[in-house]
Amino acid sequence: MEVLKVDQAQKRYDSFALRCSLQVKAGHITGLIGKNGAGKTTLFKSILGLITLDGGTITLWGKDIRQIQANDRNALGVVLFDTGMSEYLTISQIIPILQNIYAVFDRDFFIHQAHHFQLPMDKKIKDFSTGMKAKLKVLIAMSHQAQLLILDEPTAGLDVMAREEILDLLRMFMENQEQGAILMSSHISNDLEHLCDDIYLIDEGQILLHEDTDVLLDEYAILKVNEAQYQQLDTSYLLRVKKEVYGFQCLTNERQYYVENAPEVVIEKASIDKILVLMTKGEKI
Ligand SMILES: Nc1ncnc2c1ncn2[C@@H]1O[C@H](COP(=O)(O)OP(=O)(O)OP(=O)(O)O)[C@@H](O)[C@H]1O
Repeated sequence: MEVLKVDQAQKRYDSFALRCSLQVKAGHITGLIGKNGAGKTTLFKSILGLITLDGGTITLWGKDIRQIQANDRNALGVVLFDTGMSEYLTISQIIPILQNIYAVFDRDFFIHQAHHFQLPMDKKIKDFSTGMKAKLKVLIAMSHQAQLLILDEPTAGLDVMAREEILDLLRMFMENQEQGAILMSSHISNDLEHLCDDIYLIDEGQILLHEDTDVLLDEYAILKVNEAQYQQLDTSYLLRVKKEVYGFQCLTNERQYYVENAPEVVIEKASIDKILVLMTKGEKI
């Protein structure tokens, strides 16, 4: 079942245009990856109704977001740039506020996890480290039995340990919510690779690619060929080609075809970062 459907969403700023479609299914973690300014936050804000679209539709649980009621919003857990709370408050002080905002705020879970993550209860949030703030944001998003988490860069600025802890929290969310789903963006493709079921690549406001993560990691590959090899190569299954000093880097989504048919060519596994670089910098054949 589709939890979220973005259909031809359009938003235009002076020098930027978002035009994209995307879907998130129940039980899935969907990743959105793109370089700075690609349009990730604009897309997230559109989904949350924080900016008005110029065209297209966005539905949550089959309902147009323009018709979404307050109780539907309870089913959303959101991480954007800030906690949404005054940073002059402490965790102890925000608990009653969260209980007021959310119909089903799970106070015990929240306090238990705050202790687990060693978040200070009586220190002002403004004095938290980046990692503490990031954990608090994710914890708030997860503490009111949301069915869909929308997380813009939940691991930005975190060290490896803190990142792993956040990813573990997200895995726990998915285990506990059978119909739950997550849409998250990240600069760190490693995080997405290990967590997401499927990944969208976005560039200049457009979706360049959408694949299951397993397919990206197993079936995509990079062929490194010199000029002469390139002339002989069957280019039918190449998605992008990029000129290099030695010849060409070619991105394919049919690794096995080239393993079998071009045994003389160097074929490397494609990391998600490399796929992104080639999809954005390479040329279509
Ligand atoms: N309110 C606005 N007015 C004008 N331009 C805007 C506005 N908000 C965003 N933009 C532009 O839209 C483009 C996409 O920005 P967006 O924040 O969505 O990118 P992003 O992928 O989230 O980037 P980052 O990874 O750096 O956060 C940028 O060129 C940005 O300058």
